[in-house]
Amino acid sequence: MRFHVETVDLADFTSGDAAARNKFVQTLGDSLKDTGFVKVANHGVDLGSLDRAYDAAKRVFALPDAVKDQYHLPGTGGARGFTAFGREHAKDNPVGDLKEFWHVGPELPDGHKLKPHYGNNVWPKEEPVFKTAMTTLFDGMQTCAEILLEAIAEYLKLPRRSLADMVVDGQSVLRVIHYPALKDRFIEGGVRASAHEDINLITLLPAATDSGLELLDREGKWHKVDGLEGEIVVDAGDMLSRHLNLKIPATTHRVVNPSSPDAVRYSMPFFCHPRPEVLLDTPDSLLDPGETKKFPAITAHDFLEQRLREIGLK
Ligand SMILES: O=C(O)CCC(=O)C(=O)O
Ligand SMILES: [Fe+2]
Repeated sequence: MRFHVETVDLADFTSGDAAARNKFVQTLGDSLKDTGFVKVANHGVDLGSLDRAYDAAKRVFALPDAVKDQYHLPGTGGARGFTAFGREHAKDNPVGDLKEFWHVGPELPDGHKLKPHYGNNVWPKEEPVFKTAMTTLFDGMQTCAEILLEAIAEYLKLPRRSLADMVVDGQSVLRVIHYPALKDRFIEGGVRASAHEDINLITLLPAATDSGLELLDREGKWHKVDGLEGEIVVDAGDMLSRHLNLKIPATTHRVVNPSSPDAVRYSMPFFCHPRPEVLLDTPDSLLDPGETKKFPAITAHDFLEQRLREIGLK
């Protein structure tokens, strides 16, 4: 079976002629349908802002554990701030992943009705540039994600903004991850990120600082999918798959342990989420004759709560 994650150029969609645009939409949609993944070049996310975010992340994770632990908010599902090494595990693996991470959410204006629901971001006072770097990157990723959702809607012949509108002021999360050197921290039987599917609609993964990302094909074979410098790897999560009656798969992926005990890795997936009240409910126009909905409608909030319990964050 052919298994290939395609690369598309977002400029073809945003400023190309009709032929380039159509080819973009078709290639993006087919790649997502076949593999659950696609790579995006010219995505519009400023690479300087990505570099600054990685620099800030490295400095924050280098802080002593006792300092970082002050930025952990117990009982919030790790939605904001710091989550310690080994805490999160995949749904089907009780051993914690070999990673620590910091979650950044949207910076909503005071008085926004969703602000009390989302809670405030947590920023390390030891590294004030972290806030600027992460909020800038968050905004760039959000813009890119909305454009990609418009393209996916076009592929599926849905109204142009029908998917993108779900994520305006959504509960998206920028996950800043540090995978320490195995020689420094290790849990017997642990892997950097054990096999899982993402919960959200789509995930945008700018190039990580090292290789390791792999995805599973339908025959059970693992493939490397590291994005090249400057590209963003995009994958479909469970919410998108469910909303689309499984027409696009939420493909299982993982981050494997490096062969060198000294190798350190940083990555920054952006999990693009709907607002909590948005209903995941397959549009009737997507159903083929005789096809029925495989899932009852559920709010993004209820779906997320279910999944956070399964991965040990709640
Ligand atoms: O670190 C990576 O490259 C991917 C991490 C990932 O899949 C996740 O956090 O959901
Ligand atoms: Fe993931």
